Amino acid sequence: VTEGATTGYGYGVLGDYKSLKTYSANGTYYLYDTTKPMSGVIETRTANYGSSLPGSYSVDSNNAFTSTSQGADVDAHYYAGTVYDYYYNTHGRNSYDNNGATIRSTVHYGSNYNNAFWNGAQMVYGDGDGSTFDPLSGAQDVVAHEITHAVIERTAGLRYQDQSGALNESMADVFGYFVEPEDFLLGEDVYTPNKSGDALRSLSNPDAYGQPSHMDDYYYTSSDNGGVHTNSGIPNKAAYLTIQSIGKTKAEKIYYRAMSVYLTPTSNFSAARSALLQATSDLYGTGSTYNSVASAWSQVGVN
Ligand SMILES: O=C(O)[C@H](CCc1ccccc1)CC1(C(=O)N[C@@H](Cc2c[nH]c3ccccc23)C(=O)O)CCCC1
Ligand SMILES: [Ca+2]
Ligand SMILES: [Zn+2]
Repeated sequence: VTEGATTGYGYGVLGDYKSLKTYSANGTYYLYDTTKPMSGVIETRTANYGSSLPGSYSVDSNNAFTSTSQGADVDAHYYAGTVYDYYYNTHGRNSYDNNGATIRSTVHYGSNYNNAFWNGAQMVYGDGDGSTFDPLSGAQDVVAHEITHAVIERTAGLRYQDQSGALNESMADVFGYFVEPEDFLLGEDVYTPNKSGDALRSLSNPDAYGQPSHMDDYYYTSSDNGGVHTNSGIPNKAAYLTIQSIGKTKAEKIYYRAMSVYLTPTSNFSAARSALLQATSDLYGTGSTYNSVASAWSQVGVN
C-alpha cells in the first residue's frame, strides 16, 4: 500500500467539483496537504457536530470526498490552500506566521452553528442552519477572512476592541476581497442560501447591511467588542474607494505593507490612514496614488 501525498477530489458545499491534495496511509485518505513549500501542512478535521477541538481528521476510504456532508470539509481544505497560495504568491508570506505554520481547520462544529472563527490556533466552521447560513467554509472570502485574523495576530496585532478592532475586522474583510475579487460582498456564497443577491457585508455599500460608511455615523456600543463588525464599514468603504481609484494590484501591496510593517495593536482609524499613506509613499511615492489613498479616507471622514 502506498503511503504519502495523493490527489483526490470532492464536491464543495455548492456541489462543485474540486481536486484535493490528500494523504494516503494504511488504505485511508486524509485531508492533509503536504505539497506547500512550507514546513507545516494544511490539515482539515471534523468536530463531528460537537464542540471539542481540533476533532478528528477528515478521512475517506477511496479519496473521493463526494458525500453531501463532506462538502464543508472539501471547501475548508481547498480554500485554505488557495489562501495559502495567495499570501505566498502575492506577498511572499509563508503561511500566517511567515514560517510555514500548519493551517488547521475544523468543520461541522456544533449543531447548525451559524458562524465561524479563528480561535488563536485554528479555524473553526459551523454548518449553518440551512436558512441563515450554509456551511461557512463554502465561502472563499470567509476562509480568507479567518486566516487573515491569524496573519493580523502575527503582524499588526490589532486589539479586538473599538477602532483597532474594527480595523482588524476591516483588514480581514479587505483581504477576503483580495483573495476572492469577483465582488465587493462578503459571505455571499453561504449567506441565506434561499435568497440570492444578499451578503453578510458589502465593502462598496456598507450601509446596505447596517454598517456606517462615514465617521459621522460611528456606532458607539459596548456589544461586539465595541461594534467591531459594524464600524468596520468605515475602513471598508475607504478600502473600496482606494481599490476603485488605484486598482487591486497596487492596493493589495499597500494594504499588506501597512498591515505587516506599520500598524500596531492600538492603531485607530487615523493611524490606519497614516500607515497606508506611509506604505503608499514607500511603494509608489507621493503622486496620484498617494492622493487617491488620502482622498478615500477623507471621504469617510478620517483625516
Ligand atoms: O471572524 C469573525 O469576525 C467572526 C467571528 C465570530 C465569533 C467570534 C468569537 C466566537 C465565535 C464567533 C465570524 C464572521 C463574522 O463576521 N461574524 C459576524 C456576523 C455573524 C455571523 N453569524 C452570526 C450569527 C449571529 C450574529 C452575527 C453573526 C459576527 O459574529 O458578528 C467572519 C466572516 C463570517 C463570519
Ligand atoms: Ca465575496
Ligand atoms: Zn473577523
